[in-house]
Amino acid sequence: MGLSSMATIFRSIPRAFRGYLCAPVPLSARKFSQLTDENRTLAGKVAVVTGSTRGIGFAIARRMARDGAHVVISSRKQENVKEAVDILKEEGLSVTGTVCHVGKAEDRQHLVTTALKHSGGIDFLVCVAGVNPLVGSTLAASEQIWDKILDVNVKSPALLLSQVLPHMENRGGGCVVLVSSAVAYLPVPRLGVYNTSKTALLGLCKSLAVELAPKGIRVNCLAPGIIKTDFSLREETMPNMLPELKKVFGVQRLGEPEECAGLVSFLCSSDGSYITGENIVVGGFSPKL
Ligand SMILES: NC(=O)C1=CN([C@@H]2O[C@H](COP(=O)(O)OP(=O)(O)OC[C@H]3O[C@@H](n4cnc5c(N)ncnc54)[C@H](OP(=O)(O)O)[C@@H]3O)[C@@H](O)[C@H]2O)C=CC1
Ligand SMILES: O=C1Nc2ccccc2C1=O
Repeated sequence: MGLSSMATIFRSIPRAFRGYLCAPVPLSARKFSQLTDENRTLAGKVAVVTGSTRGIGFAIARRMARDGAHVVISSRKQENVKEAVDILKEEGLSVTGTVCHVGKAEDRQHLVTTALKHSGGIDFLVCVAGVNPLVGSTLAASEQIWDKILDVNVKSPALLLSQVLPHMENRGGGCVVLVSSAVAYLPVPRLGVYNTSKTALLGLCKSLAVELAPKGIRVNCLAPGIIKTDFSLREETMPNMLPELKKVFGVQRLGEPEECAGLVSFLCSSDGSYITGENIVVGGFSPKL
């Protein structure tokens, strides 16, 4: 029996009884049944997630796909894109992927074109990609360092959104989530340029929320504390702050990428439909008022 006829039979069974089918049904059919559940919170929607081949971005992409969205995965390296897409497809999730270095205009355009080609529209944009090439004095930072951090962390989400905007308008609205950091509120010593870029994102979130509200597009921003990823475990991108955060704020542990993902899915869902311009800390403790 083909997958489509199995799906038709599955849909003809009352929803309350479908759970009983799980054990005896072959894996391929169970995967297909996951894909056809139109009741999931993001069903029928298309999400573009930058910096989504590992860490926080990957967890967000996986969660949005599990919640029913088609997700377009992206990052700088083709091998990372392939690996992430393969993992998520193996889980039965609806994803495609393409290379996109968010600091490159042609890559941003290609990301939008790919999303439209595979999915016919864009409802959500989640801007996760961010860099920190400097742990050191703010005033000793070179112009090149300033340009790189501000280009990737601050300018690229706005420039990418400008390319996505007409397509969200075509869908009658949309939702954007930026990824800042708790350092936006509580600057970490020797991360001055990065701190500054993340504080700028809070302002970008507010400005875009006001500008895009008349178009039915909401813009919110996630500000993670220390989350267990390659980025936070490398001393050259992020000095270990946990002992200090423990002492001062009672933060007991590092966060998991999955602890950021549900919030993004919530913000994009209809449950978040009256929330825009909000900056939300996910950090074990929030230093903001
Ligand atoms: N981890 C933490 O504790 C915190 C992280 N954040 C922020 O969360 C975001 C994600 O961090 P995290 O998950 O920890 O990082 P990771 O290093 O785990 O993952 C980074 C992801 O972004 C991709 N990437 C890196 N640079 C670019 C680029 N220029 N264009 C497109 N993709 C890129 C990487 O893939 P590839 O190498 O293939 O490009 C990878 O998929 C960042 O914005 C960071 O500032 C904020 C607060 C705390
Ligand atoms: O790079 C970072 N260092 C941090 C330390 C504490 C909380 C967030 C962060 C970052 O985003």
